[in-house]
Amino acid sequence: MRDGRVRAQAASRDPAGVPFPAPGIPAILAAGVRKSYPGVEAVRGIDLTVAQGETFGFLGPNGAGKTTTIAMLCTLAMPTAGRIEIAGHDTRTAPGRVRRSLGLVFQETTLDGDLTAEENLRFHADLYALPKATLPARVDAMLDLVDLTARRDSLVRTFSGGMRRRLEIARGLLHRPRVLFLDEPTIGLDPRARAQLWTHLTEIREREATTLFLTTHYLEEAERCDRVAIIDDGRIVAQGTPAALKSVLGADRVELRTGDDTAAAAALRAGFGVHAVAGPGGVHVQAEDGARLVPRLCAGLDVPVYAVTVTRPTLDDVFLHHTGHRIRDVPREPTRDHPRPPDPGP
Ligand SMILES: Nc1ncnc2c1ncn2[C@@H]1O[C@H](COP(=O)(O)OP(=O)(O)OP(=O)(O)O)[C@@H](O)[C@H]1O
Repeated sequence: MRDGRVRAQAASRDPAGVPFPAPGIPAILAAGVRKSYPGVEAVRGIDLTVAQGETFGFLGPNGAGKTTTIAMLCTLAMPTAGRIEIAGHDTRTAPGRVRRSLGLVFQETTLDGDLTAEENLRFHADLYALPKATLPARVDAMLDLVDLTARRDSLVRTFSGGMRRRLEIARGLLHRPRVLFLDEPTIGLDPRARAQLWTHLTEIREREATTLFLTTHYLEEAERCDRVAIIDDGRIVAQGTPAALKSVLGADRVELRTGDDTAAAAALRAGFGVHAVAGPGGVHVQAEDGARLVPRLCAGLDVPVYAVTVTRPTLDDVFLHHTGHRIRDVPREPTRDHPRPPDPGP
């Protein structure tokens, strides 16, 4: 579903343009959205409201249902059940307007390596029938936005991974979409290229006022979003600002390695009334003031304690709290490395 043919299919044939949604209309609305494939319930009833101008992160492990959700939001897959509106347009009844309202950046590149950066943008402009008079200025602005002006005449096959991803973003924004969907935008990039891409995304928020909806399994990227939905096994298990999501866990995370983690977790729950879970890395406890609690916890346990660490909560802790496992504990989906069968429809 990520090849050039589908991209072309995603391009709207409605050249008249779509007016900006009125203030208060959500950029993205999803209600009770489900998607089943034969033998797999990929998305099991998702409700989302993303406001105009927000940067919204969809955080989950491999195989959680992120790409399937994005595909439905972008009209590339039909939900089995539920309703989706993008910038006020229903994906079932007004798919052309929806496509006109959004831009897409896929995990795998869909750029043409034998065209220059500028030619790739112009090709996209043709697909969207953008007005010729204003196109040169728009192309200049987009190349400038992603810092590729100096390489506009270079063939894309000579670009690094980071440069390609930046050009994909410029192309996704060319037709002034109200929502830019980015599926794992930094996957495969080195830390420097990832940091650079985020600088550009921050600038896009300011200069283009575009709503950004991105999937990620990188916790530090989810931290940069205004709000985050955490998805696991096709369900949203929590959503809110990163700070609000973490605040429900208390201020600190205490990790203990003990002689019997399961018994220790049970004893801590019973004896201290704390949220204690035994996992592969030891016993995890959420506590308001971890440093003060540690001596009491250790004194209250009958099993030997070998190591204790106290850290501030992360979104991974939020994930653990809601799912019982960490994002990195989930094995990578084998299907990710192989092309999927085409979407069989609802
Ligand atoms: N076209 C399809 N046919 C059959 N099963 C599918 C199809 N697309 C997705 N799935 C299954 O649906 C589930 C969710 O997959 P999805 O790609 O949405 O997860 P994801 O969170 O995006 O994972 P990743 O981070 O690896 O991209 C997986 O079990 C996957 O194998």
